[in-house]
Amino acid sequence: MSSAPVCLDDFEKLARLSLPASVFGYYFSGADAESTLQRNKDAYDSLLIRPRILVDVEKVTTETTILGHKINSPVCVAPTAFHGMANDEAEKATARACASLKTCYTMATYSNTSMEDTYAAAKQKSRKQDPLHWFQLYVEQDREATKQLVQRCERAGYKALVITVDRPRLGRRLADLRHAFKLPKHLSLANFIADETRSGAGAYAGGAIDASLNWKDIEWFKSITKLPIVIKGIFRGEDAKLAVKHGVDGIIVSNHGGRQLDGCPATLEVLPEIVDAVKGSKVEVYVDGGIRKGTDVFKALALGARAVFLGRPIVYGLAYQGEEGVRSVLSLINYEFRLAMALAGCTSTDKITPDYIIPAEEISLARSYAKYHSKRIAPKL
Ligand SMILES: Cc1cc2nc3c(=O)[nH]c(=O)nc-3n(C[C@H](O)[C@H](O)[C@H](O)COP(=O)(O)O)c2cc1C
Ligand SMILES: CC(C)CC(=O)C(=O)O
Repeated sequence: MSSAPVCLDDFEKLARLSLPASVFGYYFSGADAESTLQRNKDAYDSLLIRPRILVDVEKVTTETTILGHKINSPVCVAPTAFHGMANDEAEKATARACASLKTCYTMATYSNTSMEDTYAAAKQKSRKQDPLHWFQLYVEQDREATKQLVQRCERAGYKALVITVDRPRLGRRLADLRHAFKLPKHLSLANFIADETRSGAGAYAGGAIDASLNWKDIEWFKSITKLPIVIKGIFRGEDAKLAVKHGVDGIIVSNHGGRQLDGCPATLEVLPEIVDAVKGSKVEVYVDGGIRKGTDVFKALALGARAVFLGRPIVYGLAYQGEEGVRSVLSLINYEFRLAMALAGCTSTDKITPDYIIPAEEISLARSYAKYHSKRIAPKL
């Protein structure tokens, strides 16, 4: 590819060309046959937008809030591990890009720059204003170590704790098995003091992660931190109701980008069920997985998501041009989203309602034709 990227998929193509096969394989792959990875993306194409016309769209704003914090766009950054494999500045570069565009950056537990250094880098970028950082937590068997991590991120200025619940064990990513993937030696897990389980290979295999994590632990987290709690990986209405009952503040509807349980629905397909289950509560619902276009963002918001999170496109942008590359990815999808809003006749995110979309199967040519045809030739009785 010789020209500059003009859509998010272009960043993926560039990353495939520039990164070592094992690194690209780690970033790109999903679990097993990667059917859920593909389904996440395809789901967006099976939903169509019904635009309103002759709406004054001279001024369109993409601004919104999440957990009370203002962001310039509902497109936020999902936690992804090991940014150091894409760029030497690693998570610091990603966080700076988010700070400069005033959106939310979610730091992964297994990052290559520490939560304190990353926050400081972003703060400097945003001219000393507090950047909006959330911290993604993998809960470890050693609860004392987990508690210390939570307290550190609270002290460092992080505004929410995102507890990932869809990874009691690691999904089988075939590319990683083929490449015997592990974190390159020169990189460390900067939120920890190195030991066996938290070496690059150990963290990836999940040596320290606690598979016994359950709802009782959510109560424990609420007792050790004042930070709002967001659960990442909720997939069914019943579990969303339990989340409300346990007093969580937000839910990220996620299947880990198709990297864990292959063969489950796309996140967009289950989003309405979750939105419905939390109706009447203050819990905010977000979604990730397969979002690659401005129209995808529009569709997710129309189905009730307050914001969306991007995973892979961010690391591809980082591999392309570091901080600038992440900014390019976010700016491009924000531009597309604003354009989609204008073309659909929506001037602000709260105006994007379910009424704007329709499943493609409900509007097939066969159905439209049958409707029209039956009216035209139906005999008058
Ligand atoms: C390379 C990579 C690393 C990831 N690391 C983490 C992680 O450390 N913690 C976590 O909760 N989710 C992790 N995820 C999942 C993302 O947070 C997110 O759910 C997913 O990437 C969204 O799908 P998308 O990549 O299609 O945008 C990772 C995803 C990828 C692709
Ligand atoms: C270090 C990994 C376990 C991070 C992760 O969640 C992933 O690769 O999907």
